Amino acid sequence: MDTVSNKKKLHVIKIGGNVIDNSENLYHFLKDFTALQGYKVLVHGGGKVATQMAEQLGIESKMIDGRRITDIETLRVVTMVYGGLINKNIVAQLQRFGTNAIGLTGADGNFIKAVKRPVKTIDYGFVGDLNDDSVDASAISRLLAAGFTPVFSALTHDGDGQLLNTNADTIASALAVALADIYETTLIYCFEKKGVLQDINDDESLIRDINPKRYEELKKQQIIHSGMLPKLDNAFKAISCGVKAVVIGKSDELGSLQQGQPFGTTLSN
Ligand SMILES: Nc1ncnc2c1ncn2[C@@H]1O[C@H](COP(=O)(O)OP(=O)(O)O)[C@@H](O)[C@H]1O
Ligand SMILES: CC(=O)N[C@@H](CCC(=O)OP(=O)(O)O)C(=O)O
Repeated sequence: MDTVSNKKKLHVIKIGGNVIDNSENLYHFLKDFTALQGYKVLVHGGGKVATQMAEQLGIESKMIDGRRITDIETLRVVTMVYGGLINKNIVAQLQRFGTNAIGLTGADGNFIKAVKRPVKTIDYGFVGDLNDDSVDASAISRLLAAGFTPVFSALTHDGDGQLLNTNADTIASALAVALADIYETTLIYCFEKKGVLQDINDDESLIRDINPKRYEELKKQQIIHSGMLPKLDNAFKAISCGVKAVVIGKSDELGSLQQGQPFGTTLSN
């Protein structure tokens, strides 16, 4: 028998760099985000904009397995781009739509503490990894209760004065897991495609549901690759750690969710 949860509903929603880079798509997404009822937390990436900005400053961008090698110069760029340019633009736009957004890095309020990735074969530089104690969920819940909508950028800190660059998908998953103790939490990854596709070039080939067994098959067939792999790894981890549902879908279709219509790819155990 299903037990009825007394917890309040919360959506943790992440938007990626391709949406942020397109002002029209971002506008529609933020409008739909505002229309979504209940408690909300937004997490944004912006890797694409950071790469463009670094190039303009003559700094080469190096990525390994989807993670940015973050030397001190690159850390300065991502701090400006994620913590400043993108975060404050999103907050200002959300205010226009009536969402009382508050823009944050993990250092603000000590909400997300990370550990600098240890050097093994690769030195990622100032990249932060999260652990089970990284997120202060009760502090975030106080912000939500006070009527604010937190907007997190892809920056964390080590508690010792050092900002760290942390993948935004990972931040969204860690926030959802930590907040699932307090809220009935749904994690939504929004990007530029309709969801996980059978054929990456055919937007109509949407796969509606994926469980771990199907995920293994799709990986073997190389139907799922590149940036989608860490996204789904984070997503399945979130489900196994108490998050009620994880959905991956197109940013400009988020409104479907509010209208109770099908949206994107749903992951299940
Ligand atoms: N089967 C698939 N369906 C959809 N996208 C896929 C698939 N396999 C790989 N991808 C890739 O994953 C990317 C999304 O991951 P990522 O670049 O990390 O997104 P984000 O914009 O959220 O940062 C897509 O742009 C696409 O190129
Ligand atoms: C360590 C690391 O790789 N951090 C990411 C953070 C931004 C991000 O995740 O942006 P998207 O969601 O747009 O890809 C980066 O700098 O690219």
